[in-house]
Amino acid sequence: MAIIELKHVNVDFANHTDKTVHAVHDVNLSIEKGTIFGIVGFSGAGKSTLVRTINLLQKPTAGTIKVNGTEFIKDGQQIITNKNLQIARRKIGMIFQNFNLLNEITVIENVAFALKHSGLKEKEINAKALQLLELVDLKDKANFYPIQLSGGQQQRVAIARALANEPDILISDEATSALDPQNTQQILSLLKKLQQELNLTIVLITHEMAAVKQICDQVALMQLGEIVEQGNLHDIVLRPQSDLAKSFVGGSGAVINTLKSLKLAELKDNEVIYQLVYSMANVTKTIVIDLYHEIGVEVSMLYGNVELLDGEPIGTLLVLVKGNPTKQEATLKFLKEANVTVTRLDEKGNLYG
Ligand SMILES: Nc1ncnc2c1ncn2[C@@H]1O[C@H](COP(=O)(O)OP(=O)(O)OP(=O)(O)O)[C@@H](O)[C@H]1O
Repeated sequence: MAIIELKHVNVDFANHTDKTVHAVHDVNLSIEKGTIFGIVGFSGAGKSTLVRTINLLQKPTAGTIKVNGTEFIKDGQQIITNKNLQIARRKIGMIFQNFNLLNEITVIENVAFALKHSGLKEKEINAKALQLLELVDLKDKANFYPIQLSGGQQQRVAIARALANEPDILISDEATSALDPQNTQQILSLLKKLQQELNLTIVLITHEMAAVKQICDQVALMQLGEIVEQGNLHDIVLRPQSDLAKSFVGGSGAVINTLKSLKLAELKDNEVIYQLVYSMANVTKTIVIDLYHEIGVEVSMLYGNVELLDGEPIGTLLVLVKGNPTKQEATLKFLKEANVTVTRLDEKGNLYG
C-alpha cells in the first residue's frame, strides 16, 4: 500500500530576476509503506523542495499529495485543515544534514522537546525520551550537551527526536552528508534497523549513490526538477536506462576517483574504457580472461569492487579494452550476452560522448 502518493506535483519559485524557477516539475511518486525510498540527484536538482511538499513545509504550485490515506492537497489546493495538518505532521519525522539540535539544552531535553504537545506528563516524557535514546544507543549521553558529541552521535540524537511522536514516515535530507565514512555507515545501519523494527517508511535524499545502494529498496533519480528514472534498486544498478542513472551508477564516487588518480593519457584509437556491472551469481568470474581467449582483446583492469545489494553480490569492474573496432564491437556483444551492464566512460570517468 502506498503511504505517500504525489501526482503531477509542481513547485515554482519566483526569483529576484522575475524569472520563474521550476524547482519541481510534474513529479509522480508512489512510496510503499515500510520501504526505504532513495531520491538521488546532484545539488540543485530539486530533491529538498520535493520532499518538503510531503509534509507541506513547501506548498506545491500544482498537483495532488496524499499521505497516510489523507489528501493534503488536491489539484494544487490545500484541503486538509491547518489543525489536522499540524497533527499529521507529527507522524512525519525529519532529519537534516546539520542536525538542527538546540545546543543550549541537553541531549535528553532535545528529545523531550519534541514531546511537549504529546499530552504526556513530565515524568512520562523523560522516560520516553530515555527509551528513544536507548533505541539509538545513546542512553549514556543523555545529560551531555550536543556540542560534546561527535557528528554521528548528534545525528542519532536528531533521529531519536524525530521518532518521538512515533512517526510512520521519516524524511532524511542529506543526513549523512556532513559525516565521515564510519559515522555514515553507522547512521545508515541505524536507519535500516529502524525501518525493520518499527516498519518505518524512510525517504532518503542524497547525492551519494553509495548510501542508496546500502539501504534503499526503491530509488528515483532527479534532475532539473524532474524524476528522470525510478524503480527498484537492483534494476537501476544493473540496468540503468537514462544518462543520469548511468552516471550515478557508472561514473559514481569510487570509479571517478580511480580514473582521476590514474591520470590516464588521452585514449588511443584502439582503446576503450568500460565500466562493467553484473550480478556475481549470473556472470562467470572469468569474463576478463574469456574476452582475451574468445575475442582476442587485451583487457587491463583499472578497478574492481564487490558490494551487496540486498544480500546479492554485485561486481563492478573498470577495464581498459585494447582492440580494433571490429573486436570492440564483438566485445560489447559478448558482454551483453553475458548479462553484463556495460557503460562506456572517457578517461576522466565521465559518460563517453
Ligand atoms: N525558496 C526558494 N526560492 C527560490 N528558489 C529556490 C527556493 N528554494 C529552492 N530554490 C531553487 O530550486 C532549485 C532546487 O533546489 P533544491 O534545494 O530543492 O535542490 P536539491 O536537489 O535539494 O539541492 P541541494 O542538495 O543543493 O539542496 C534550485 O535551483 C534552487 O535554487
